[in-house]
Amino acid sequence: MENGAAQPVIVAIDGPSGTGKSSTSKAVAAQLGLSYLDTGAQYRAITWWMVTSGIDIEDPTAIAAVAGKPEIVSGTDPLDPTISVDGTDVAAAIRTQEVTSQVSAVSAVPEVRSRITELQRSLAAAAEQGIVVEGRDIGTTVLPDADLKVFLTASAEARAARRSGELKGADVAATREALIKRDAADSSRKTSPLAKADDAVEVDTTELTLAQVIECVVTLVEEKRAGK
Ligand SMILES: Nc1ncnc2c1ncn2[C@@H]1O[C@H](COP(=O)(O)OP(=O)(O)O)[C@@H](O)[C@H]1O
Ligand SMILES: Nc1ccn([C@H]2C[C@H](O)[C@@H](COP(=O)(O)OP(=O)(O)O)O2)c(=O)n1
Repeated sequence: MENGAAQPVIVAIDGPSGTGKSSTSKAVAAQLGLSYLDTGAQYRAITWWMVTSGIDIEDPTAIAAVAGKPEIVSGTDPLDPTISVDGTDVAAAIRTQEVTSQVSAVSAVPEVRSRITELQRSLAAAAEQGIVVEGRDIGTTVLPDADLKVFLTASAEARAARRSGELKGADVAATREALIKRDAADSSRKTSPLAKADDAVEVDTTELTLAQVIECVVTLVEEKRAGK
């Protein structure tokens, strides 16, 4: 990257559930005038479509056969990110327990991943000022040439406490178990698993406040832009 020039900067933020990817990515993008893409919402959206269309989620062949059918549109304004399926706003519908419990199975199907990855790359290419893209495989697979790659981590306890706080005080132990199960599925799948890119900066957020994580990533982006 040229020194100081405000080139379109591509930032990849990966990590397991509850590490602060979405909150950090939105805030960094908003602060730096970048676009924002929640790739988890895209996988949740196609899962919602599969479930509501009556596709057998236990049957990867059935999922693969219709992976190209739903039209999934993501809005990339960090202050108002949106997600729709065939024109229907699904921002709330994709956050249900039913979708959360099935998204890993749908996300493991190669035809689903290749279709969604294509969407992600075209959105990143279209972001004139640059973009913060958050997910599981952005730095390793989707945008391997990203200017900055960050991999967020946190203890299972911290992540479960944060997630259950979000889920209006859901049982922390049950939340922790569900997170660990989903992390294992996302990390062990054959096609573009959850993994830290070799050139990613790892940030353990367990003992950090959200503000501290945001400040850390903003500094990393600014250092990249300054050519450090
Ligand atoms: N470092 C942190 N300290 C405390 N709470 C956090 C921190 N990072 C995120 N949170 C909170 O935890 C919850 C999950 O954060 P989120 O950004 O959705 O994580 P992810 O996208 O990695 O699943 C949100 O309520 C968020 O405000
Ligand atoms: N780039 C991505 C993003 C999400 N996924 C899958 C795996 C995740 O369990 C689900 C949901 O992701 P999401 O980021 O919404 O989940 P969390 O908010 O981290 O709990 O989607 C993926 O396979 N690849």
